[in-house]
Amino acid sequence: MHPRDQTIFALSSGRLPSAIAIVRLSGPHAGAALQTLAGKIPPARMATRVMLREHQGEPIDDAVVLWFPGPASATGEDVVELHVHGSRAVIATLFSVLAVTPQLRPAEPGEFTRRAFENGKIDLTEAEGLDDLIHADTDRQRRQALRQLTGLLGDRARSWREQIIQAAALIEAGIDFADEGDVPAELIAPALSRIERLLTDIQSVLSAQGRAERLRDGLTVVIAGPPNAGKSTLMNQLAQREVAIVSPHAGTTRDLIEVQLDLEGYPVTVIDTAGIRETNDPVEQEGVRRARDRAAQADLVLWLAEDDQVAEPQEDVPVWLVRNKIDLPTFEGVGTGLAPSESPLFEISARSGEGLPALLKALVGFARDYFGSTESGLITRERQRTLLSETAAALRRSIAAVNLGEELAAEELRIAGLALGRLLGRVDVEDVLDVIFREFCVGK
Ligand SMILES: Nc1nc2c(ncn2[C@@H]2O[C@H](COP(=O)(O)OP(=O)(O)OP(=O)(O)O)[C@@H](O)[C@H]2O)c(=O)[nH]1
Ligand SMILES: [K+]
Ligand SMILES: [Mg+2]
Repeated sequence: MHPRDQTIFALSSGRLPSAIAIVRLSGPHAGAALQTLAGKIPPARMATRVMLREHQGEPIDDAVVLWFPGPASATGEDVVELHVHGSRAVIATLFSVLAVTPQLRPAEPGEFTRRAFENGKIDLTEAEGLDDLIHADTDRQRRQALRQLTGLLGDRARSWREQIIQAAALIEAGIDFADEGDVPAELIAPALSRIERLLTDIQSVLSAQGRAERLRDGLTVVIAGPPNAGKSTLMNQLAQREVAIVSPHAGTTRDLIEVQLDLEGYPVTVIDTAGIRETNDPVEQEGVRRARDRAAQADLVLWLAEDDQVAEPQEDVPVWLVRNKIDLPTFEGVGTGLAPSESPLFEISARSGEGLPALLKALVGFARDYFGSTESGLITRERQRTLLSETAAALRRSIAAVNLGEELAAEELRIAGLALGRLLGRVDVEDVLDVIFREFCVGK
């Protein structure tokens, strides 16, 4: 039996227990399963209250159910939604009944979305947008994912593909037309200008892409510095909870500790590290190694120091010197002048919070520069970027080939069209599909 002939079910809402849980079914036997559970098929797309029952008639739960006959459903198949009380016992009973219902089986991760894609309900860029939307932590990420989900990239790619086909048609018409001698310039010129316009368009989308991809992945800020500088104290302040152990004992933090922050909509990962110093303790040595390693990969290092300590320079990573413990009477202050003149300098008390607003404001500014204006960013994934780059390269080759031979130019256009087809998931992408849909959660 083809996997699509099976009817799948999964919990599509969040962690139990919860007030309400939604179990979704999709496939040719969804209706029969609903009939068995509810004793009837309610009117399509109308929330209907029913008592769900086991096969022997024992009640399972007082539920609200929805019946979406295909193809006008999210997956394009017959879909049932069961809104039940979100207790583990209700779900366990319901699942045990569904599991023994013929032709039904639990869904694989992403299988609902995969079916929607395979039934032509969404293209691949929209599926990726859906995945991003589910995993969006901040408002900006949500807006970006939504743009992708509503098919902005897909729409552009479809229109590019049409223009490529038109240009190819012009060139091919020329080839047929002029079987002896050259293709008339009247046919080549409009095709060429079409391709050039297209290339400019794709290149501008490509150059705006880095930012959108970054927004998806977030910005990494590493707090580093000597032991006892107050790194973990600052970490807890930024996280606004006690994520890291603070103690007067130098060498407290050994592992990397991460928190995700939403800085005015920008996703920022802050990482607390072990204090950097020479030590004979092998565990602490490993901590110091990890700290240095992580700092080298960061987008920004906050070098926390006491008083006149200087920052360890980083290759390719900006470092801000942050002098902590300004509340101590022994604090000397700015006068020591040991910060490298070009790098920003902050003075804070991680304990009292003094100076933190200025540091936070600077971090938001850094994030804003880093992410840039992402409103124009259409590309959010490596896969999309690679395929668009391939399209652009083929277009460039086809422009270059026009004078060498029209067949060559037409062949390059075909390659460009194929790359766009892959972007939309309409061409030989089985292997890609497995990778993409595996990342989804069960029930999606
Ligand atoms: N007075 C004062 N004490 C602070 C401040 N920040 C941290 N401390 C104290 O300094 C000590 C070390 O703080 P931690 O946050 O553990 O320092 P750390 O840099 O994480 O230390 P390691 O993990 O051991 O490298 C603790 O006793 C803190 O209470 C501050 O702004 N003012
Ligand atoms: K400490
Ligand atoms: Mg610490």
